[in-house]
Amino acid sequence: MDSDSQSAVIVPLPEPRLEHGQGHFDQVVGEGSLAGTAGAHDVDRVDARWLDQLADGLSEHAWLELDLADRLPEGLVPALLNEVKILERTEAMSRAGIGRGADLVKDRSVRRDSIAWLEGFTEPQASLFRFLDQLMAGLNQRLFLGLKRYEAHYATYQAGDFYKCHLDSFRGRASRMISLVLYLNDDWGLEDGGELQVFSPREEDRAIGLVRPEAGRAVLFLSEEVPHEVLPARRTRHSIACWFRQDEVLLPL
Ligand SMILES: O=C(O)CCC(=O)C(=O)O
Ligand SMILES: [Fe+2]
Repeated sequence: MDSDSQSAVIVPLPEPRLEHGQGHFDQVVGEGSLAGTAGAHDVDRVDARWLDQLADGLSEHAWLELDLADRLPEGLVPALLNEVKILERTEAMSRAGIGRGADLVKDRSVRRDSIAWLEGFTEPQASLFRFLDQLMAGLNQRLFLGLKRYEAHYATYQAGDFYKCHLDSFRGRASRMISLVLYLNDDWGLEDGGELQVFSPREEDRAIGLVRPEAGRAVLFLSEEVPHEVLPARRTRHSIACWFRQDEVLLPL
């Protein structure tokens, strides 16, 4: 089964989420490695001023690089990293494709990562979803995009893997509107490659940014406007890619 065509789970679905503030990440991270404060502080970290800055950045530049380390609950990034490593070890990730459903194409000359969709069943995922809910509501209030839901997948790029220059959505489809990529990698050096190269929305061959996929860093951009490319990684690279969508039923990308 192609997991990305069959189980591209669209959220939010309230049922699988764990109760707010109930969770502890140590179920996946290992005892003692975290204070287990997930949930309790989620709300305070996404404040109105920060959301204003995001909305202004998107309106003015169509993309921005973010440091989410202080915005996400403490310990969440390592917990998500741990989870994707487990998924990898248990062979729960599948080769990513381009497109969806019957149009899904797995072209290794374009894209080489492996992915697993998040469903919100584990505490780290539920916690991330709470953050994404707040972000979506905040962006809707400011940008009037009518975002209705989001989808998110883990992605693992092995050494040598890349994703050639692309847009995440095609204009007029009203599907993916805003992309968010959160990086999970500790100690990512210049020698490790794997940067996200961002290109100008107006001049596609002009690079305007290079984002190192370091844990807690993120990039937020307009899915229909900003061409981007993952340069070849030289060691295993983990991330979560997320798309805020306008459609209520699944449309093609
Ligand atoms: O991992 C990244 O930096 C970007 C991934 C990406 O462009 C995508 O999955 O569409
Ligand atoms: Fe992309």
